[in-house]
Amino acid sequence: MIGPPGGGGMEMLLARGGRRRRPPSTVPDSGLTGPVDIPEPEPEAGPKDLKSRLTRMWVNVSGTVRGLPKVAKLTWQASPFLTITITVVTLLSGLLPTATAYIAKLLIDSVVAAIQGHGTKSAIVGVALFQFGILVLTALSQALTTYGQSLLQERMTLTIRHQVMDHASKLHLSYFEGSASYDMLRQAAQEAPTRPLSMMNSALGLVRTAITFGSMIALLVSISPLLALVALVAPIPAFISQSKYGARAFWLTLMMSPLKRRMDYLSSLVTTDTYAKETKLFGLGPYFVDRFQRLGQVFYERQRKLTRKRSVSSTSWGLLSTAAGSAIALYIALEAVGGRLTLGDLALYTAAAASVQTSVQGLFTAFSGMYENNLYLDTLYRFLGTKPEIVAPPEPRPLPSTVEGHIEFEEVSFTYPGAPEPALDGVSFEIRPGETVAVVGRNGAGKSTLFKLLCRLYDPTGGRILLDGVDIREYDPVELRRRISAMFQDYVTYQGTASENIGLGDLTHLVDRERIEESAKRAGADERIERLPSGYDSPLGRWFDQGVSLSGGEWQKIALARAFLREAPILILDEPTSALDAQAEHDLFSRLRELSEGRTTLYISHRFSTVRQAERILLLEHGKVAEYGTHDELMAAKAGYADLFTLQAAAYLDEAVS
Ligand SMILES: Nc1ncnc2c1ncn2[C@@H]1O[C@H](COP(=O)(O)OP(=O)(O)OP(=O)(O)O)[C@@H](O)[C@H]1O
Repeated sequence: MIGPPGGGGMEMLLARGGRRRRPPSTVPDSGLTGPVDIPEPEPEAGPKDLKSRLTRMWVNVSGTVRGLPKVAKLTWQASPFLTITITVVTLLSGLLPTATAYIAKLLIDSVVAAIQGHGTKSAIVGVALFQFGILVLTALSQALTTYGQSLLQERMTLTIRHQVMDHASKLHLSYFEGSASYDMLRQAAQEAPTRPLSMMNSALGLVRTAITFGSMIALLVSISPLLALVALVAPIPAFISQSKYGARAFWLTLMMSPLKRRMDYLSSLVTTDTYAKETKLFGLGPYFVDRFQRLGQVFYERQRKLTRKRSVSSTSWGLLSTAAGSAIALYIALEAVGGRLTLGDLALYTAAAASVQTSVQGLFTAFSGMYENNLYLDTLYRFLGTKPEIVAPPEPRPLPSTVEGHIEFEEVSFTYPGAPEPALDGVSFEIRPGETVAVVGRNGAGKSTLFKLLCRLYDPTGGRILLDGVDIREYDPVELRRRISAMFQDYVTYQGTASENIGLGDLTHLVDRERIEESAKRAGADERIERLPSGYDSPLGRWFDQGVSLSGGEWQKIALARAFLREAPILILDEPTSALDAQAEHDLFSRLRELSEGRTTLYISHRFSTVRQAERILLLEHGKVAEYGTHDELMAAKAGYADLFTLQAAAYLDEAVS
C-alpha cells in the first residue's frame, strides 16, 4: 500500500526510498543549477509479490493503529469534554445514513400499501415524522461535529505548541545545530499542531464509515443475502484503483517531495526581506524565478501524468462497479415487478449500494489520512521524546555566591557531532581570577567553540574544564550560565523596545531602567537610544509596531549592553567590535579595563590593536593552543602571533605612509 513501515517516520521513508532514476552527476541536486528533473523518492522499493504487499500493508495498518492511543491522549489533554462529545456524535452519526435509507423504504412501502388500499394515511404520517426526526438528528450531529472540531482544533494547537516550545527550550545546542534534528524541530513546530486532530478525525471517520458500512450490509442481508454480497463485491475494483494511485499522490503532494522543497526554497529567496538586497544586487531575481518556473513545470507534468492515470484507472474500474450495481438494480426491479420484492426494497437497495460504494472510498481516504498524519505525528513524538543532553548532575555542586573566576582547560578536545575532525584538540591553559585574555586565531581555529564549551553549551569530548577548581559538569548548567555574561558573534536582535533588548540580559532587571541605562552607557549605546523617538521605550526592528531600523554597529552596541547588564564574574565577548566604527571600538576598549574590573574576561578579536591590550593572549591554530602569554612575550617569541601582529601593523603603516 503506502510505502514502508508506518512507525519509521519520514527520514527513514526518504532514505529507504531514495532510488535514483538517473546516474549520479557531478552537479548536486540543490535545484539552483543543473537538471530540473530532480527525482522523487520511490515509495515502493520493496518486492512486489502479493505476499510482501500484504505484509507491508499490514505493517502500515498496525503502525498507524498503534499511533492512535497517543493521539487520543493528546486530544484528551486538550479537552476531555470536547473529545467525548465528538466521539459520541461521530459514532451515532455512523448509523444515520442506514436509518435514513431504511425510513425511505418504509415510506415508499407504506405509500404503495395505501395506494393498494391496505394501508392507512396515519401510518404514512408516522413514518414521515420519524423521517423528519432522523433528518433533524443528522443536521444536529453535523453542526455539533463542526462546532466541536473547531474548538478542539484551537485547544490542540495551543496545547501542542506549548509542549513543543517547552521542550525546545530545554534542549541542548547541538540539537539546533544539527540539520536533521533541526528539521525535526521545524516540522514538529509547524506541522504537528494540526495533525493530531486531523488524525483523530480520520480515525473517527473510519469508525463512522465502518458503522455505516456494517449496518447497511446488515440491512441488505435482512432483505436478501445475495444483494448484500453483490453490494459488497461491486466496489472492489474501484477500491483497488484507489489504493494503487492514492499512495503515489500522497507522496507527490507531501512537502517532502524534493522537487517541491527546492521550489519553496527558490520562492523564499525572492520573497524574503533578508535575501532581497543580495538577490537584487547580483541580479538573481529573474534567474531564480526562471529556475522556479522550470522546476514547477516538471512538477506539474508529474502531477498531470499521475492525475490522468489515476482518473483513467478509477473511471474504468469504477465503470465495472457501476455495471455490476446496475445489473443488480435491474434484477431487483424485475423481482419487484414479479412481486417478490417491494418497491421500498428497490429504493433501499439503490441507496445502500451507493452508500456501500462511498463507504469503501471513505474507508480508504480515512485510512490514508491517518497514515499521513501518523507520519507527521511520529516526528512530533520523536521530538518530544528527545532527552536534553546537557543536564544538571543528580546532586549538583552548589556554586559559591562569589565565584572567583579561575578557569582551567585541561587537555580539552571537542569534535562536533558528525564532523570529520576535532574543532579543539588537547587544549590546556589557565586563566587567573580577574585576568583579561584575548583569544586569537584564523577563521575556523576553534575560538567560538572554546567559548561554547566554557558556557557548557557543549560538553568536551575529551579533557575537562574547571571553574574555581571544579569540573563545570558538576555544577547545574543553569547556575553556571548565571555566572557568565556573554555576547556571541551572532547575537540576537529582539523585536522589542530598546529597554527590553537590554533588559533581557538579566530577567531580574528586565524593567530596572536605571541599570539598563547604565549598561547602555557602558556599551556606548546610550547616545543613540536617547535620540530615538521614544528613547528607551522605542520599538526596534520592523516586525511589530513599525519600530526603528538600527545599523549593524548600533545593534551590536545594544547586544553589548545586554551582556553588560548581567554583573557576572565571567565576561565573554566573541568579536564584540566587529561592526563598530574605529572610534566606537577605541572607546569600548578604553572602557573595557574598567568594565572587566574584578571579572575574568575573555574576548575574541581579529584586530591586534585591541588584542594587545589584554593581559594575556591565547593563539589557537587548528584547534590547538599554539602560543599563550603576554603581548611582549609573544612578540619576543617571534612566532605565529608576532607574524600576524606585524602583518596587520604593516598594513596600517603602508596606509599611513602612502
Ligand atoms: N555547529 C557546528 N557543527 C559542526 N562543525 C562546526 C560547527 N560550528 C563550527 N564548526 C567547525 O568547527 C571549527 C571551529 O569553528 P569555530 O566557530 O570555533 O571557529 P572560529 O575560530 O571561531 O572561527 P571564526 O574566526 O571564523 O569565527 C570550524 O572548522 C567549523 O567548521
